[in-house]
Amino acid sequence: MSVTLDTYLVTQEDLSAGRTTTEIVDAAIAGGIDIVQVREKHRSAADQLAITRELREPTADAGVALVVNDRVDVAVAAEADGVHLGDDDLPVAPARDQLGEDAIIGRSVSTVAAAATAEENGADYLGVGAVYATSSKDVDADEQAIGLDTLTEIAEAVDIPIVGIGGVTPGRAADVVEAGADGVAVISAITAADDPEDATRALAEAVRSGKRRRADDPAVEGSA
Ligand SMILES: Cc1ncc(COP(=O)(O)OP(=O)(O)O)c(N)n1
Ligand SMILES: Cc1nc(C(=O)O)sc1CCOP(=O)(O)O
Ligand SMILES: [Mg+2]
Repeated sequence: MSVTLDTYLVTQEDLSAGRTTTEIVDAAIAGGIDIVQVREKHRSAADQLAITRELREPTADAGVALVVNDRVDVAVAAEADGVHLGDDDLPVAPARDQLGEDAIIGRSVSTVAAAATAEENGADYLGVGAVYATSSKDVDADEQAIGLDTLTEIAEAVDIPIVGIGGVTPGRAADVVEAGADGVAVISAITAADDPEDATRALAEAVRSGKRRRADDPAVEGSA
């Protein structure tokens, strides 16, 4: 399954300054978001299902992919386009068995070895991070931001697309893409923004700028 990953919104309603996830997603759609992941970890399965169902029609109408964090069962019930899985979630292969060949399955990684394994296991794309430090996700004390050099190593090690996640802002997105990411995934840069629509546009412009910079880089094979 091929999917556009330039700008990727991961939802988290408690960072949205009182706005609902649906309001944030509507604004992101207006700003040109490519893919949305429902990640409401502190909500019940029933609530996650209700939110995902509410987003099904507006995302489909806009041609925006809709995936669910962690929960294959919620993705199936809401007829979402796929799931995003990490170390604590169902492995990719059994998720694929349940969701089918056309589903989008993303996998979180932070090392080259894990990226190669996820690709072998059939992931469609990788979420690579945390690129920069972030307060949006609780991480173990020994988990550090991986930085741009590790992101580049991962991008060079796999053939599937990767998105950089963790502390990404419009001001940093071009660097992340120039380093090898196909797109950027964010929570707070859109969700906590005063104007989530404008923030999405700014992110998309930064991704385009990063792609132009990479294409112009003589160190990159096949570029100018
Ligand atoms: C696009 C993207 N990349 C990485 C993650 C992190 O997933 P995971 O490691 O499973 O952690 P949780 O998000 O489940 O807390 C992601 N969600 N999305
Ligand atoms: C959900 C998530 N996963 C990460 C990882 O490193 O796998 S970092 C992260 C949080 C991203 O939020 P923000 O854009 O606000 O930094
Ligand atoms: Mg997870």
